[in-house]
Amino acid sequence: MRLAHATLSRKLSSSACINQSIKNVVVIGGGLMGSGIAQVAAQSGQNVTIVDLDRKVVEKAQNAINTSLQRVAKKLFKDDLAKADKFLTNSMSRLMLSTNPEEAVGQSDLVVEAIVEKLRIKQNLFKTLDTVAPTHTIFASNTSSLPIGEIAEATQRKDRFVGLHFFNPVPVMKLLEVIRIPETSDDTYNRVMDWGKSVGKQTVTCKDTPGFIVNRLLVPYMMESVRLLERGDATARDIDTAMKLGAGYPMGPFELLDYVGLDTSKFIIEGWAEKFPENPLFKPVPTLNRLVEEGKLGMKTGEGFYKYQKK
Ligand SMILES: CCCCCCCCCCCCC[C@H](O)CC(=O)SCCNC(=O)CCNC(=O)[C@H](O)C(C)(C)COP(=O)(O)OP(=O)(O)OC[C@H]1O[C@@H](n2cnc3c(N)ncnc32)[C@H](O)[C@@H]1OP(=O)(O)O
Ligand SMILES: NC(=O)c1ccc[n+]([C@@H]2O[C@H](COP(=O)([O-])OP(=O)(O)OC[C@H]3O[C@@H](n4cnc5c(N)ncnc54)[C@H](O)[C@@H]3O)[C@@H](O)[C@H]2O)c1
Repeated sequence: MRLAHATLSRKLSSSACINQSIKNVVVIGGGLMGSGIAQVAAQSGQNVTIVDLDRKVVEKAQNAINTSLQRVAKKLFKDDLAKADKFLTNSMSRLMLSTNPEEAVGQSDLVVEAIVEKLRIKQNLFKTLDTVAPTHTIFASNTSSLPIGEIAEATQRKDRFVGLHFFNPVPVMKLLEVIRIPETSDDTYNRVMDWGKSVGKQTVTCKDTPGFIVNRLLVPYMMESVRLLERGDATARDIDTAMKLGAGYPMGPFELLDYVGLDTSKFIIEGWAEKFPENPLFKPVPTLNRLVEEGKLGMKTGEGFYKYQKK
């Protein structure tokens, strides 16, 4: 056990040294994903500014990061409370909060966008940031489903644009998909690959193809799950139990949908339905639409397919 912790801490400190070219990171969007991305960068020794629309949201993100860092610190420094405390304090001290994206990107080396899954909104954000961010700054989107090339269209820096697709919960999930568009320069690609390692992730590379790797395979599975439910063939609970115990998944599809957020899931499906109207996979999902209309967005609102205790 002691050895495992020593190895983990060594990995963390050596990974923090890999990437010297990216020291100042700005994460736009302080929701589920933005807070996780900001956390892994801060705990890896980088200066991070987290930006959202209002002060309450960034403060909520800061609290979520603090709670999550405590879990990480406990695991890394189980036998050494002083080191755990230092890790927490140092990581939190690297985190800044902002509600002004244009000001925040002024000193950035990397901007990672993790805002709502809507093409126009992402394009508008990047269009504005492109005029104020330093020339060397790399722009990245954490989109689950939108074409990186179409988001990058809003900027004059396609050579410094990539997709960086993290997985939820970011502090736990080991994978980072790096999406290259044809214009992405080798230098940009190499720097973000190094950066991904510096924040402790295993990187895989994918072209700018719908769903990249994971969601190309995951979304049809999720869609089939909801069709099974809507046909009345099985309950959500039994489908979840079946996939956990029969396929070894850590969460069933409905637990995962609640975890991801039903609003985000709806945006993903609507975006693809618009782009691929002939594909029956993306036909409207009445159950999903009803839950979102009722404000039941999953764990984050306390109810989705299941009910949760509010934190
Ligand atoms: C109606 C619908 C129509 C269909 C629509 C389809 C829509 C599209 C859907 C696709 C969406 C794609 C979204 C995105 O683009 C891609 C994704 O991110 S997909 C999601 C990927 N994630 C998963 O699959 C998560 C699977 N779940 C798990 O791995 C685990 O359940 C869990 C979340 C890690 C929790 O594990 P548990 O064992 O249940 O809980 P514990 O609390 O004991 O945690 C275990 C372990 O992890 C540590 N930990 C957990 N959370 C955090 C955290 N936030 N920060 C830090 N650490 C954390 C915890 O401390 C434990 O550590 P240990 O004690 O074991 O050392
Ligand atoms: N939820 C997941 O499991 C998951 C996994 C991987 C990728 N993603 C992607 O990450 C992105 C964010 O998803 P999320 O789940 O964190 O969403 P979320 O709803 O939890 O958070 C989005 C945040 O963005 C903020 N925001 C919206 N517009 C903004 C703007 N113009 N400027 C600044 N902040 C703004 C919102 O206030 C909100 O706090 C989406 O593109 C999503 O597809 C989500």
